[in-house]
Amino acid sequence: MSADTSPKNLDANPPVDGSELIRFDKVTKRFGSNVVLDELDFSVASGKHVTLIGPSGSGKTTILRLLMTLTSPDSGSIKVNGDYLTHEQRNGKLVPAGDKHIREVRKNIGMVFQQFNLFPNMKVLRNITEAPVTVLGLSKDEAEERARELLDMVGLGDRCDAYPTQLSGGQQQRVAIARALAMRPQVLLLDEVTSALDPELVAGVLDVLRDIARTTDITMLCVTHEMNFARDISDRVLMFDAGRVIESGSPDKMFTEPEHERTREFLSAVL
Ligand SMILES: Nc1ncnc2c1ncn2[C@@H]1O[C@H](COP(=O)(O)OP(=O)(O)OP(=O)(O)O)[C@@H](O)[C@H]1O
Repeated sequence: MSADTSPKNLDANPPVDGSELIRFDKVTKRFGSNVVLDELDFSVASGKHVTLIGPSGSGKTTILRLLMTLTSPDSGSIKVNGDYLTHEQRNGKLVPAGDKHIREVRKNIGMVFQQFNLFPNMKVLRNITEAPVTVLGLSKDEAEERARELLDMVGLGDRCDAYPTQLSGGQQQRVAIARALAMRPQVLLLDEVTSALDPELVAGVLDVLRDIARTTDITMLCVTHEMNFARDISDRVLMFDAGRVIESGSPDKMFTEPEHERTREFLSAVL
C-alpha cells in the first residue's frame, strides 16, 4: 500500500475515546481526475451500526473497499481498532504498511459483497471453514462446529453439503454472511448486499442481518439502498456527497427532519 501521508500529520485528529473501531483522517481518493473522497473524516464507535447513504457515485463503496485494502488512499490515514491500516511503526517511525501488517489489521474486518463471491467448487460448509482454518489456524473440527452454528443462525443448517449453484441467491448471500462472521471480525462491512437479489429474496437476507444487529455486539458499516432496513438497524446514518460527509445523525433525525438540502433531495428521490 502506498499512502503518501506525511507521518507528522497522522495524529492531527486524535481519538475521542478508546471505543473507536474505525477512523478515517483526511482520506483522499482519486481515480484519475475524479476526486471521489475529499479529505474525508469520519469514525465508527465499537458496537455501533452505521449506514452510509448518498447519491450513486458518491464514494460509499470506495470507503468499504479501502477498509478491505482492495484499494488504497492517495493521502490521509485509516485506523482500525487503534492500528493504522495504512501505516505501521518500523524502527520508531510510521511508514506505509507492509502486507503482513495489513493482513493482521484486516483480520478484524469481514465483508459481504453484492455478488456473494462464494467459492463455486466448494460445498457450503467448506466455503465457511476455509479461511478460519487457513488464516486463523483453527482445527477443522473447531471450524466446522462454528460453521454449523452460523449456518443454523442464517437458517441454512440443513444445506452444509450443497454447492453454491444449488442455492438461491438469497441463500447464497446468507452463506456469505455466515462466512464473513466465521472469521469473528470486530466489524462487518455490508455493501448493498441485497442489490443483486430477486425482490422476493430480499426480506430473508435483511431479517438475518436485523437479527445479527440485535443479538451480537458486532460493529456494522453498511451501504444500502434499503432505507427501511437502514432505519431499523442503524445507530447513526451518514449522508455523503461530493466526497465528504455532509450530514449525520440518528435515523429518526435523518429520515424525518434532515437539515441539509442535498439530504432532503436525495431522500425524496429514494423514499
Ligand atoms: N476502479 C475504479 N476506477 C475508476 N473509477 C472508479 C473505480 N472505482 C470507483 N470509481 C469511481 O469512483 C466513484 C465512486 O464510486 P463508488 O462505487 O464508491 O460510489 P457509490 O457511492 O458506492 O455508488 P453506487 O451507490 O452507485 O454504488 C464513481 O465515480 C466511480 O465511477
